[in-house]
Amino acid sequence: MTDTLHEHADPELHEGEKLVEMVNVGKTYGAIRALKGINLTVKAGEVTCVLGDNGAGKSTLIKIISGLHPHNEGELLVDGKPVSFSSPRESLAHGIATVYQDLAVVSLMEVWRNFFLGSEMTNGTYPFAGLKIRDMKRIADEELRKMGIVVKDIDQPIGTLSGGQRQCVAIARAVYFGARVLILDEPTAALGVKQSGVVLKYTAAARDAGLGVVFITHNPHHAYLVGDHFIILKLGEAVLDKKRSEVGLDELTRQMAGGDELTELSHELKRPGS
Ligand SMILES: Nc1ncnc2c1ncn2[C@@H]1O[C@H](COP(=O)(O)OP(=O)(O)OP(=O)(O)O)[C@@H](O)[C@H]1O
Repeated sequence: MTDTLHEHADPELHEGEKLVEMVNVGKTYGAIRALKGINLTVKAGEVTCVLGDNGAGKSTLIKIISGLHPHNEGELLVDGKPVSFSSPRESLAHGIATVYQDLAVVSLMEVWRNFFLGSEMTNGTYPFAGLKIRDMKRIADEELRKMGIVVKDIDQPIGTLSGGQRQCVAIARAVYFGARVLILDEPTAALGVKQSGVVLKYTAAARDAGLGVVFITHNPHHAYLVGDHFIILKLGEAVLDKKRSEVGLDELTRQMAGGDELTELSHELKRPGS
């Protein structure tokens, strides 16, 4: 375990427990309003999907939860207590791990080294500390297998894995290091159908392990495969906020495609005589 995780958080996860809440959260960058009146709840054992087009405010929302940019309106609560993070380290200390689309991995380093990057296991004390290489290899291998991720060789450079596999290693790593909330930033955006399927499987595995997952995407089909709750952002505001039981894939797709605006556009573009 890293010494930074769980400093503030109760390590026990209880299904349905509210881990992170945004209450009427807003964010402005100078005169630019990026988010307004956002309400979002991340529960243990659930996937909350945040959908939206370019510029909708998805990255801003991630940055607030992951401690990169503080919000300037409303409240952010972790385990029911108001917080305002001033660094990603603080967010991590509350058990919130963010997996970015452009993963911070060292391509030429082995899979196991990347798994433990920044949290290496050592024995002895400085300046005589040594790396527990054998233990780290074994644990990385075990943890990846536990999530059903098969890499041919734990010693192979992580750069030789596919984009989907690298995302999965990052998810397994966050789960191993005790994340309670996992934020996935468009994890399937750059992937083909098969690799997206692999990532969606591990997203579900993290949910089944009891974590609260925030899945950011612009793909309603991917969202609907794993989501329990859906929020669509548009120009910084939530235009849809529904539980799975309240919304079907059709409505989600229609709303993402532009909803009523698209119907209006289709009328405008109608060819004469058709
Ligand atoms: N650092 C910043 N300074 C000024 N404006 C910003 C900043 N970051 C984002 N914005 C603005 O806030 C709005 C929301 O942007 P954001 O990046 O959160 O959207 P997004 O949904 O993540 O879009 P994309 O999918 O293109 O990344 C946009 O109008 C954007 O121009």
